[in-house]
Amino acid sequence: MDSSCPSSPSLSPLSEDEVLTTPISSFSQRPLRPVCLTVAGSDSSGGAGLQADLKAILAHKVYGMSVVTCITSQNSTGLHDVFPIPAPLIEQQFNACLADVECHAVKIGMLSDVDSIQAVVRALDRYKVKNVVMDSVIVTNRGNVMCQKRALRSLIRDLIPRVLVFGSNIMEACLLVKGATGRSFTSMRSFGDICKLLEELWKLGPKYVILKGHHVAFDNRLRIVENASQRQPLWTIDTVYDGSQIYIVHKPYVSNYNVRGTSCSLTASVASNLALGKPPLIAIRDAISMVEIALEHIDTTASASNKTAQFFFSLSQHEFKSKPPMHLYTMSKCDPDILLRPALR
Ligand SMILES: Cc1ncc(COP(=O)(O)O)c(N)n1
Repeated sequence: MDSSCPSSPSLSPLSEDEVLTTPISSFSQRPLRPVCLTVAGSDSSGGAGLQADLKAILAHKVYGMSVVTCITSQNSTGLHDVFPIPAPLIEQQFNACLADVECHAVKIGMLSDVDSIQAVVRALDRYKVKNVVMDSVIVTNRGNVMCQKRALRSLIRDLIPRVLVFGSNIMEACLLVKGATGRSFTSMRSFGDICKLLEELWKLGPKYVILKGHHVAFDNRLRIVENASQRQPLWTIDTVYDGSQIYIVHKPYVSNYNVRGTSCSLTASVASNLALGKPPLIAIRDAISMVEIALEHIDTTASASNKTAQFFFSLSQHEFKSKPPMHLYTMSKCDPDILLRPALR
């Protein structure tokens, strides 16, 4: 038997046709930017979690890195199991990414227990991370509880105050505000009540908060409609607050809202836009617009609810004709029943 090493294949020089117009060496010498890190749970089916985040990040032409915080088994039929990653391994992943590569924004998603939250807090402080965007993954659109009850206190006290942009759905916002202040928002009737919730959420510490309103229907006078029938025009409203001004995006209400991965894609898009150097409000407006385009492209009643992530996947594959971003309207705090002038055209 011939025990000598197999000879290495001979590397013939590239032919004239094969030579790239831009030499690879010139790519590798450029600093890697922009870069965005997602700190999130794994959804192996690719519709939510870090797999959805990385699709959105790539669709913005931003380089994505990831810290896995837990492994979930889920798909379009439901969430089946969750396995948290040990805290030291979460920190080591942070070290592996941030000690090596300059990172321009971090998106935080699912953190299921106190140990993972504390590991993330330590890493954010160690690396003095600035553009932190957080999606409060506490209860998903479909009602799955993703975060242990006793971890809420740690989220409120230690993590949320370190965040620049914080995104939440109305149910999660109520839980957080109740956990922080004891105040419950059980009987919300009007848009004014939503604004109060938004302001309470902002007081938890982020510079910007986004309250996603998919599940709440408003009539033309911005009253909450409990039994939404499609006989009257109904709206859903996403609300943004920066501590002085409330901004809103309104769009027609869709019943049977059954899409997952929208909040993951939204916050990963905000983080990507920040990594690209956009100011926070523009980053938020453009991300909301992008997710709306995704929702327009899909059948929201379909049971295969991975379609937000699928849209961002196709965005990274094809050039889409860009649409103008949606308007963020400013809203007078003293008169929340009247929509005012469009802002940020
Ligand atoms: C691992 C993981 N992270 C986050 C979500 C939230 O998904 P949604 O955007 O539907 O609220 C999820 N379902 N799974």
